[in-house]
Amino acid sequence: LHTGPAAPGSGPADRPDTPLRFYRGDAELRVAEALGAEPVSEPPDSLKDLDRQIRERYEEVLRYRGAAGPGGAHTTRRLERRRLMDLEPGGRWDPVRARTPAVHKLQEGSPGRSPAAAPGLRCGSLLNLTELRYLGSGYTKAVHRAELSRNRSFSVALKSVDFRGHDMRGCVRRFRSVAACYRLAAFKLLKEMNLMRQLRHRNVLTLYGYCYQATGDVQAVTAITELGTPLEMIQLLQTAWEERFRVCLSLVRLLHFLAHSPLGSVSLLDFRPRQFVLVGGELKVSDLDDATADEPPCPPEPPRLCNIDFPARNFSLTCSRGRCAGMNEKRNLYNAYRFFFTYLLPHSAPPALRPLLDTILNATGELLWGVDETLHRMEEVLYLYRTGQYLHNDTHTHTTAYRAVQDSWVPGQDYRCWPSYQHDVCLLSVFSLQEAASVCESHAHCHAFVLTNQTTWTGHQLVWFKTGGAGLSRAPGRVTYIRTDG
Ligand SMILES: Nc1ncnc2c1ncn2[C@@H]1O[C@H](COP(=O)(O)OP(=O)(O)OP(=O)(O)O)[C@@H](O)[C@H]1O
Repeated sequence: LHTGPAAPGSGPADRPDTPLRFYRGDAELRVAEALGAEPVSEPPDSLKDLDRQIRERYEEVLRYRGAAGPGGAHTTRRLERRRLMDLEPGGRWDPVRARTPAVHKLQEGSPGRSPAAAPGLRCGSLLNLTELRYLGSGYTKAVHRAELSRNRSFSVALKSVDFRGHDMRGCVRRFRSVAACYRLAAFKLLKEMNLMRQLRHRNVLTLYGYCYQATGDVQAVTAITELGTPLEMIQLLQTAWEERFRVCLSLVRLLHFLAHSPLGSVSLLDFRPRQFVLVGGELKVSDLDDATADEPPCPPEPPRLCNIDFPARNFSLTCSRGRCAGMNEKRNLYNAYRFFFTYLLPHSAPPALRPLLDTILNATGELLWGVDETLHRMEEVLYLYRTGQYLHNDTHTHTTAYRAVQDSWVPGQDYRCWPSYQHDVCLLSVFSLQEAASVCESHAHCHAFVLTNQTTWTGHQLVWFKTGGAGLSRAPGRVTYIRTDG
C-alpha cells in the first residue's frame, strides 16, 4: 500500500528545501528519503529500461545544444567533444554511467564554456543567496525565488529537479536508484537550459547561469533564470483589456519567433498557462522541456494528410516534401486560441476594435492563417489602440462641462469600477482628455477625475475617477477635472 505522489503545485509549507540542501552540500540522498514514508514491496524493474530512457533524453539534450557561443559552431563542437573525452578517459562519455548528468561539468571560473554559454552566474553566486522562497513545481522541477547580490541585490528563479516531484518518486519507486533517476530528470532541465540559450527572445525566459554541485551520489544541477510571476488566469480575467491584449500579443510575438527560430519551427507540446510566467506584464515561456523542433514525416498512404488532433477539434494539413511542414506552427496557434485568445482577447475590448478581434479569433480558431498573418493583424490592433483610432467611431457628444484645477489631487472620494488597475478605486487608462470625460459621463458615481502623468505600456494615461472634487490637495503634475453641473 502506498499513497500517490505529491500533487504538483502543493503549498510552500510542505515543500522540502531542495536548493538549500544543494547549496550547503549537506545532503545524503537515499531511496527512502526520496520516497518519503511510502513502503514499496515490488522488486525494482530492470535498470536497462531506465538506461534506455536516459540515453534517449541525453540525445535530446545534444540535439538542442546548438552551435551558439564564442567561437561559433566549429569551436563549440570541438570543445564539447574534448570535454566528453576528458570525462571518460580512454573511452566515450556515457550518459548512463558517468557521474555528471551531462557533458558540461563546469564550475565557477569557466564562463563561455557552458552548456548554455549563459552570462556569468555560477555556483559562487549562490553562496550568499537570501530570501529563498518556494514558488511552484510541476512533475519534474521545483522552482524557488531568491535574492542574489552582485553589485546590488537582484531576484532570480532557481530551477532544480524536485526530489519529491511526480517524476522522481515514480522513477525511484520503479527502479530504486536515486542517482540514475536524478540523471533522467536532470536531462530534462538541461534540455530546457539549452533551449533557453538557443531561443533568445524577449518572450522566452532568460537563463542567467547554472550551478553543478556534488551532493551524495548525484551531481545536482540548478538553472538560474529570470524571475517571473506564475500566470493566474482568473487574475488576468479581472485586469484591463489593454493588459490582457498585451499577454496575447506577447504570445503571438513568441509564436512568430518560434516558427522562424534558429532551430527550425518549434512547437510547445505542453501549452497550458502554467508553462508561462509574467515579467513586467509581458508573457514569457518558462517551461521548455516539452518543446520540439521535429515535424513528423507524412503518412505513407494517400491522401497523405497530416492530422493535428485536439480534444474538441481536428485539423488536416497537406504533406509537403515528405514532412508535415507547418504542423508545429499550427499546433502552437490553435493552442494559443484555445488557452488564451478565447478568454482574454474579446471581453471588454473597445467596441471599434471588436470586429478586428473577432476576425483574429475566428481565423486562429479555424487555423485559417499562419503566424505571420496573425502577428500582422495583432500589431495592427495595437497600432489602432496606441494612436487612439479606436475612438473615431465614438459619436458621443459631451454635454458636461468640467473645471480644471492644475497640480491638484482629490483625496478619498473613490468608487469601484471594472476593470480598474487597483481593486478598491476606479483607476482606468485613457487615450485623451475627451475619452476621460466620456468615461466619467458614463459612470453614475463620477463627478470628478484626476489625470496623472503615469502611463501604461501603450502610452495611455492613467486616470482616477472620483465621486466628487471636494478638499483638493496639492499634487504637482496632476490635473483635477470637476463637473460643473453638480
Ligand atoms: N522563472 C520563474 N519565475 C516564477 N515562477 C516560475 C518560473 N519558472 C517556473 N515557475 C513556476 O514553477 C512551476 C514549475 O516550473 P516548471 O513548469 O518549469 O516545472 P515542470 O516540472 O516542468 O512542470 P510541468 O510538469 O508542468 O511541465 C511553473 O508552473 C511556474 O508556475
